Amino acid sequence: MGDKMNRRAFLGMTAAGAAGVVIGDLLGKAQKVIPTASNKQLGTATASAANETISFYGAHQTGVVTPAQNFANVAAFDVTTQDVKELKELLQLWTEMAASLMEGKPLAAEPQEGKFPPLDTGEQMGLDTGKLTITFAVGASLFEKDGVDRFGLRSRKPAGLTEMPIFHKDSLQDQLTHGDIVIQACADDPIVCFHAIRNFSKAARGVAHLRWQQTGQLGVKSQGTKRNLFGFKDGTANPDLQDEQFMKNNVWVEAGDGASWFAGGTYMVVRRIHMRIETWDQQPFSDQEEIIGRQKVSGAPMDGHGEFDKPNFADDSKGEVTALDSHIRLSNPRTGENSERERILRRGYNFMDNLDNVGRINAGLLFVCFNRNIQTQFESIQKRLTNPKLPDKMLSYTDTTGGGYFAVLPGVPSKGSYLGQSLFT
Ligand SMILES: C=CC1=C(C)c2cc3[nH]c(cc4nc(cc5[nH]c(cc1n2)c(C)c5CCC(=O)O)C(CCC(=O)O)=C4C)c(C)c3C=C
Ligand SMILES: [Fe+2]
Repeated sequence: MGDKMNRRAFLGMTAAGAAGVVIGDLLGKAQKVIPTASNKQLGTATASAANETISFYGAHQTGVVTPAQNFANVAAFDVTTQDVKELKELLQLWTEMAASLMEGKPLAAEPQEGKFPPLDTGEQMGLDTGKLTITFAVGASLFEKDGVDRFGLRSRKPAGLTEMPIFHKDSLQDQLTHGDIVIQACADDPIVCFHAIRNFSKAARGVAHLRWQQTGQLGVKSQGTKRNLFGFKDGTANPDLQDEQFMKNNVWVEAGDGASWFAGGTYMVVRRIHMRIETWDQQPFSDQEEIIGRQKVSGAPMDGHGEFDKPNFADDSKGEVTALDSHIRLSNPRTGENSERERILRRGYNFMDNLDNVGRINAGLLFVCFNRNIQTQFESIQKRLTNPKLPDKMLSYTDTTGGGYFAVLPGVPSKGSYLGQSLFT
C-alpha cells in the first residue's frame, strides 16, 4: 500500500513531465536538498567537471551503438499487474526516472512529506554518472503468456519476437531466463548501474518484480579491444559503431519489417554463458588458439599478423590453418552473400559470480547482441555454432544457463513522450 501510494505520488509529481518538466528539475525545485556534511562536500553528481552524461532522448535508445562502458547490470522483470493502465504508468514513470538518472540528477534528494521511504535510495550521490545508459526492452510474454492476451497487446507483438528457444547443449535455468521486461544499465561505475536497477525495481513494486539480474564488467583501463575470460580479444570483428549504414541495414528495425510501432527499435539477444574456466586453463596454448581460430596475444587471425587482418578461409578449404570448427570460422564463414546480412552487433560483458555449489568458478560471458532480425542473424549464426554434426569447438567449454530474446523499444524522441508509447496507441 505504501509503495503504491509512493509511486502514485511520484507519478502525480511528474504529471508535469507531460508538459515538459523532467523529474530532476521538478524534484530539485519541489524538494529541498538537506545540506548534510556529505552532500555539501561532494555536491550532486552533476557538479563534477569529469561527469560525462549521455542524453536519454532520441530516435533510438542508448546502450546499443553507445561504446561499451566498463560495467553493466542487466535485469529482467515479470509484470505482476493485470491492469494495462498500471503497466503504462510504470513505463511513464521509468521514462522520467531514466532521463533524470542519465542526466546525473537524483530522483529526489529528500524524504517525502509523511511516512514514505525516500524516492531515491541515494548510493550514487557524489559519483560520476559514468556515461550511464539505460535500455528498455520487452519479451514475448508481455504480449501473450500461457495463451492469454494479458494486456490486449497480442496483435502488436513483432513477428520475430519469440521466446528464446533451447539450443543444442543449452542448460537454461528458469530463474535466469526470459522475462516480460528487461532493463540494461551500463556505466563506468558499477554502483551507478546497480543504483539504476535498484530504483527501477523499487518504483515498480506491486506492478512488476525482478525475475533475474546479471552484472558484467570489462577491463577498466585496457588498451584496445577488451578481452574475455578465455584471455582472447573479444569484439575485433564487430562492426564500426560509427557505421550508420551498417546500423540501418543490420540493427535498427524499420516500419516495413512488420509491426510499425516497433520502428526504431532492435532485437536484443541475451545469453548468460558460463565458461568452464578450470577445464579451459588446462588446454595447451596452441589448442586454445585453434578453438577460437585467432592468435591469443595479438588477436590476429591464424593466417594474419595484425588484429584487424582479414582471414582468408577461401584458400584454406580443409581448415589446415583455421579449423573448420573453430569459433570464428563457424561464426562467420565469410562465404556467400549471407555473411554480411547475418552480421550482428555484439556488446557483451564478462561476469564473475564467485563459486558454484560444487566449488567451480562461476564466471563467463554475458553475451548481448543487437540485430534487426533474430531469425536470419543471431539464430542463423547460433544454429551453425550448435550444429551437432560440426559444433563449435568452444561449445565443450561453455554452458548457457540463461538469457532471452527481447525487443528494445523505439527511442523516446523528447520530453513528454514515454517508453513504449507507440505500442499503446
Ligand atoms: C551466436 C553468436 C555468438 C555467441 C553465442 C558467441 C559466444 C562467445 N564468443 C566468444 C569469444 C569470441 N567470439 C569471437 C568472434 C565472434 N563471435 C560471434 C558470435 C558469437 N559468439 C561472432 C559473429 C564473431 C565474429 C566472427 C567474425 O566475423 O570473425 C571472438 C574473436 C574476436 C572477435 O571478432 O570478437 C572471440 C574471442 C566467447 C568466449 C563466447 C561464449 C562464451
Ligand atoms: Fe563469439
